Amino acid sequence: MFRIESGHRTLALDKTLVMGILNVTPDSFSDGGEFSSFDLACQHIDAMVSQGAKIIDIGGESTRPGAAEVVLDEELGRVLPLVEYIAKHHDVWISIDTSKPEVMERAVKAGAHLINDVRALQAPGALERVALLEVPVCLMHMQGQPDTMQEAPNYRDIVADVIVFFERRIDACIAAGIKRQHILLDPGFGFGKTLSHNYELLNRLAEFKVLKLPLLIGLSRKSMLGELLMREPKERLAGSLAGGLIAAQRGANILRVHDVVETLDCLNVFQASNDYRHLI
Ligand SMILES: Nc1nc2[nH]c(SCCc3ccc(S(N)(=O)=O)cc3)nc2c(=O)[nH]1
Repeated sequence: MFRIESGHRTLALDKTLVMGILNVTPDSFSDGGEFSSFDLACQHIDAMVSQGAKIIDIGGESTRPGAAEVVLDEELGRVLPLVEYIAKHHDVWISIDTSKPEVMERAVKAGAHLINDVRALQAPGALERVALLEVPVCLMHMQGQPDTMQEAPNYRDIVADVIVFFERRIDACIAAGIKRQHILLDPGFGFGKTLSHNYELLNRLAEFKVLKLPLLIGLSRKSMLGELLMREPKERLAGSLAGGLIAAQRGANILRVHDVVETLDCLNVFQASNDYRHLI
């Protein structure tokens, strides 16, 4: 059973937890930027917390395929007000979805507890900055960069290749002074993977247990569901729940999702099938 610490907080990962997504990017791939206004974003945060999300992931840079970079001040302006809002009004973990060391630091100083980096601390200065911040960090695998990652994804054996990537990033983290117990891993569904690669990762997810670190999974509403089911992002709830349940059964400790209450209902049924002896 894993537990992650951040400051005086502890997150017990004895069951799969839900991380609610708040994309504050104008082109958010799934909600079409409807949360571009601060008030709407705050209402969405309130709803996800009341529905049972234990972590809220705040992202100010779109990293969907083809996305362009966003400048530092723009990203800070998008995320800091929301980190402050959650820190002030809610007692949940705040995750900052960024690759920029400056955004990591400012977000942690504003109350964020977890760094979620789709580039696995490969940006200049990121390793050193996170070592100084002493908060947990999720290292996600991406092949290439968002603007080109879907052009020609290729692997010898995708699970073995991603494990090698993780081992190298873990070594780099430890060499920089980051504690191993502050590291979470994520294979990065949709980040430089074909449809087949994504489903092979899901099928073989349990193989990542060899690294003995918590696993964060984000497949909610992604194209691996849309291409298979021929559904638009807002029509991918059933697919997202199916994928999330499979990931939970195969070892996911945290699910990064858009649809919080539905995912929790799904996980609670799964939990009850494990813990039926405690039921009346
Ligand atoms: N740890 C972690 N953080 C994440 N942040 C994001 S943002 C989503 C970017 C995106 C959107 C859509 C597609 S697609 N073409 O597969 O539908 C790919 C990437 N995702 C993840 C994820 O998974 N883990």
